[in-house]
Amino acid sequence: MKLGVIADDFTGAVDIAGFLASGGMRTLMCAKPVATEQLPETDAIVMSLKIRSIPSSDAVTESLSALAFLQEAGCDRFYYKYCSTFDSTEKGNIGPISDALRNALGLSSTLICPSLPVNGRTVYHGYLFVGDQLLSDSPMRHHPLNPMKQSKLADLLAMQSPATNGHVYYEEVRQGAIAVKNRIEALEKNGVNNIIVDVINDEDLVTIAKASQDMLLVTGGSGLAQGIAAVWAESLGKKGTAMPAFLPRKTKAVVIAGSCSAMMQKQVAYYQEKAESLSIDEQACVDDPSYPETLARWVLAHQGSTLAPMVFATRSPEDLQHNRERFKGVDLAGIIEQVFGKMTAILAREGVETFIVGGGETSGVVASTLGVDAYLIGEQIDPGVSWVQSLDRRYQLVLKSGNFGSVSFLEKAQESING
Ligand SMILES: Nc1ncnc2c1ncn2[C@@H]1O[C@H](COP(=O)(O)OP(=O)(O)O)[C@@H](O)[C@H]1O
Ligand SMILES: O=C(O)[C@@H](O)C(=O)COP(=O)(O)O
Repeated sequence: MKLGVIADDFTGAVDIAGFLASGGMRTLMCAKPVATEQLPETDAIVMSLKIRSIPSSDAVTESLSALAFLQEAGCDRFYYKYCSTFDSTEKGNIGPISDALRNALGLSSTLICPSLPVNGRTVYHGYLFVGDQLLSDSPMRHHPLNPMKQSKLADLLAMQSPATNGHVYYEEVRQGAIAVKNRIEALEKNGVNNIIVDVINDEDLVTIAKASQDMLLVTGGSGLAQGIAAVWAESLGKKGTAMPAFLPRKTKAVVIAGSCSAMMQKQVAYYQEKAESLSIDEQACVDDPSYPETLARWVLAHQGSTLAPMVFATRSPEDLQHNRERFKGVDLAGIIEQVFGKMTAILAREGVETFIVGGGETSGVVASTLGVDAYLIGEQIDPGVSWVQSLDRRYQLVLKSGNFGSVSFLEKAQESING
């Protein structure tokens, strides 16, 4: 098997690539189609797209191009990776992309498996939980781009697409892979398009991975990749040991926090006590074309300490609400992303080669600005976040989902650089 993953954002791509690499699979992450003869030998290729929050017709087109590239690169099994908190709006994009990939591969069914138990995302009776809260009661209800106001996966999918939904409930999952496989086959026979699986712990992931081995397309968060890597290693009689492709080195560096998630707020507060930090000025983002340059100059002037300086836009839900009123009719989120993109371009020109970024969209902007085609996967810092390095070895990045990582993550990420 050679697994081809279509990830709907950069942090999600790093997340799944890290789990595959940790399970011993040689994994490459591509941001663009790369000439296949230039690709090193791999067991998995992860395409990192930025299609989570764009119009669904564009997202579908990009997913299908990614699928074509992965097929050309020799992949023979496919995985559509979206967020473990199912980030999407009523108008898209998880349903339409799943449907389009299924149709392109001539399949009637696929698996829907957002669970990532190691980070507290579980599904029980088709409802998605974050820790001990339903998704819709969790801080995800305040997300600036994809506020999640419902927790039942079938209802979320039904808003997005006409595809039919069915379930494999926990009562079957706990009976093991054969019971799950039988249930999947029964649902397929009944014409169910989306087979939503309950998963509450890592063992369940292996059960689901075993039961779905014959499915050409699966979809989900990165948890299922843990199961797939374990089943892959077992089938080859391997141990499934992580082999980081590189170790990060000391270079000029920056931390960019563009996420407003609950965990990112804690990480920013912790890091502010440890390193130089600068909170962005939203008004300047909107009005001042030279603001990215101002931010970049500040970053360059604060090199030299053990820990990289941090520029952050991270705000509490109350501050975000205040911003919505203050900047009514203005796409502030998009403008802030552009400011970070322009700042990144200046920093790269000035020799900054280490970028530690918090936030999926923000990571997408930084990575696209750097224009790297493909990445090697380094050590996993915390579950779901690994170091990545451009194939030409110039840039090294941490692209962190806002919600992931421990409170001291931003400091911890730099431990392997600082010894
Ligand atoms: N102070 C702010 N006011 C308004 N929007 C903001 C602010 N800070 C960040 N944002 C926007 O919030 C979004 C956060 O999304 P993202 O980077 O994907 O983080 P996450 O990983 O938490 O989803 C980005 O579009 C970012 O520009
Ligand atoms: O599956 C996950 O939770 C992550 O891989 C992910 O996609 C997070 O997205 P952002 O929070 O937007 O970074």
